[in-house]
Amino acid sequence: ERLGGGSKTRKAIEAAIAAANKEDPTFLLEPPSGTRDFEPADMRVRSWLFKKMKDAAVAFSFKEYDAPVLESVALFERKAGEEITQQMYNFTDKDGERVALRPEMTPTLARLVLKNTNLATGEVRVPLPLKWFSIPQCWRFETTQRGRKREHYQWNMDIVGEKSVTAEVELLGAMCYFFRSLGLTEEDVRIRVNDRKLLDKTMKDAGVPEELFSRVCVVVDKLDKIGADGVAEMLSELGISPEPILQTLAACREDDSSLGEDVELLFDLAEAYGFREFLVFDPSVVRGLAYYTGIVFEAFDRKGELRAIAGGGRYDKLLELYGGAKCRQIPCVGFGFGDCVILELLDDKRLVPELKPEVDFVVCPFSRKEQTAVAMVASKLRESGFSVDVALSPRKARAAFDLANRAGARMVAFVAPDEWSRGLVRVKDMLHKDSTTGEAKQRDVPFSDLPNL
Ligand SMILES: OCc1cccc(Br)n1
Repeated sequence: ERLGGGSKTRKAIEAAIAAANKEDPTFLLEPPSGTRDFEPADMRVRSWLFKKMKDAAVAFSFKEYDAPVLESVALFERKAGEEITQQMYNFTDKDGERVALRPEMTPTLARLVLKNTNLATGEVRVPLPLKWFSIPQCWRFETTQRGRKREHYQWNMDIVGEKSVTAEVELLGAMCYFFRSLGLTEEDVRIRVNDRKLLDKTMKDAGVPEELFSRVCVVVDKLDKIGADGVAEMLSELGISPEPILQTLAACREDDSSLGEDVELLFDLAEAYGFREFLVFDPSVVRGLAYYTGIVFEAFDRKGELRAIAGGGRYDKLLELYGGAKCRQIPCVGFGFGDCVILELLDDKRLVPELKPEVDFVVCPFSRKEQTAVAMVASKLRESGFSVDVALSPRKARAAFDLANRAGARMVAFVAPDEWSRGLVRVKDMLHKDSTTGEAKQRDVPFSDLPNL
């Protein structure tokens, strides 16, 4: 009663209490449906992937930012019927505030920029353009029968304050730099590029009211899932004649001349940057977020077996939407890149490296009497910048070697009574064998020389 919650919550709590009372060992071992635990082996893969993302961001001079996972629901409420806003993980907190676990990061970025903007004049108080990145955990309340996740970590890269396609080129360049850093080439992944302004023109010519443009794009983004008939039906429900729009989507232009000047310039700059081979023009790409206003793009696996790897585009009107008419001159472009699909692709291509635990030293006492000495040795080594795993109980050689192997240690430092009485520590090299004996190389090192190992 105290915790509230629906019948499912109540049943889960009753089951948990019953299990706890029965001392049943199966007490809620798994995390909530659609979420993941990251034990150290999983965390090594995640940290490896995030480091590649951060290295790409830093190579393109993007600065890292973050914000609370909890945001006001109002920040995400839009009227275009997007899936992402219909699946919000939201609740009313004990202050009666309507809050949500963020489903995306872009509105938070907009909020941070507007915090630094004079809303009366639209003047941003920090130098533009901003090149910011973050790797936030984002949430959605998906129905579990779809077996899809409810959380993922989404690398966000955004440029605020540049209206030309040089901004899109930097973002796509960073994404391709990231792909290459993982060992992926244009044989593995491609990025479909389009310009929503091409579709906007079709809609305008077809007499579609401008206030419906975003809704049309959200519908058109479902083309792969519901097919042309499904899109036609949904457009008709909006009172829009589907033909002109479906024709624009189907038009596959061969020559570059009809791509529109922004896409043409983008492709030219990408050529100069050396990543043109990753790009392909696709007039059917619109992306499912209502706030895109210009170039949009999505990365996909060339075999076409996976969901979109990443997606993004220009959203020149979002800051005006939140900050008022004076903020109409703050152009933005960015992308979101989830951690799940890329890991599926890397796994399929055997490109996830074997990541074992690593430590410089295991320091091991011969007996309880040497524990004080072990503490001194460990501190000496750590002060010198080494990572040290202290054996918490005495071990003989074989057991100490096993511990060192499990810990991924480069070296083992034994503290034994005879050697220690002469100020010496026996150090064995775990990675290099003695060429004559085949045994681990070992030497007795004076305590004072430890920092020079
Ligand atoms: O890509 C849409 C999305 C948003 C939040 C969480 C997850 Br999983 N997926």
